[in-house]
Amino acid sequence: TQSTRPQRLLGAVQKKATRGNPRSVIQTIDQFCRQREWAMNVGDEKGCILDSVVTETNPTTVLELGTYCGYSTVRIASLLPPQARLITLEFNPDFARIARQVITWAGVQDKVELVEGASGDLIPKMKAQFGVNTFDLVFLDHWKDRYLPDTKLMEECGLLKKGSILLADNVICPGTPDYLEYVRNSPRYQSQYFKSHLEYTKVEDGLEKSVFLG
Ligand SMILES: O=C(NCc1cccc(CNc2ccc3[nH]ncc3c2)c1)c1cc(-c2ccc(F)cc2)cc(O)c1O
Ligand SMILES: [Mg+2]
Repeated sequence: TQSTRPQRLLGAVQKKATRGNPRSVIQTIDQFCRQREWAMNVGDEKGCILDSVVTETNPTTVLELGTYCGYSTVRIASLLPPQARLITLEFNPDFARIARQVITWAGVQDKVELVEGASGDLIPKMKAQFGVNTFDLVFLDHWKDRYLPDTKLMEECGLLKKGSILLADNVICPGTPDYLEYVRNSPRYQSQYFKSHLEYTKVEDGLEKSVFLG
């Protein structure tokens, strides 16, 4: 039977990346996506912006919406201090299965909890079921029409505190117009656009960083 793109991406990681070395896993996936097959990882260019936001936030509790193959999960987890935790939500079971193996190959599994399910169902359970108080950083990279409803849901569930950071991928391509309008016009957020390119292409895209003001 035919393999899927995530399966081929995992194969490249297991063949070429050094086990236990997150940077090697990231480099292997970027090389695979540039030389073999495009895939919707945040990529190396936007990934550097993600890295700088993670390091300057120095978060203890991170939420990622949309794991896919675990590329940004590994990028974030590899920068977290020892006690910090990353919860990543993935709706697609095939993606989740691949991501678990990529995360383990990179050796960051102890910092990561991958939960299968939809953000809309899981966000309301974060406090009771996952022992979360608030998130210091949220990376939004799932269905683009879920960015806004999920942000409002996180506000309603008291999961954001003064200073919490939302970092959203793809605000230009594919685009998240309703989310952008909200975070850029709401008095509850201070937003900043980081211009970049769609992963592995010359097409414009960017990340929007929004600080929750409480
Ligand atoms: O659409 C995108 N990513 C989201 C996505 C997409 C498919 C499946 C899932 C299933 N995972 C999922 C769903 C719902 C969920 N709820 N809670 C968790 C959760 C998890 C997620 C995307 C597209 C492009 C892109 C494509 C084509 C093109 F030409 C230009 C650009 C580039 C990106 O960087 C992208 O991130
Ligand atoms: Mg994306």
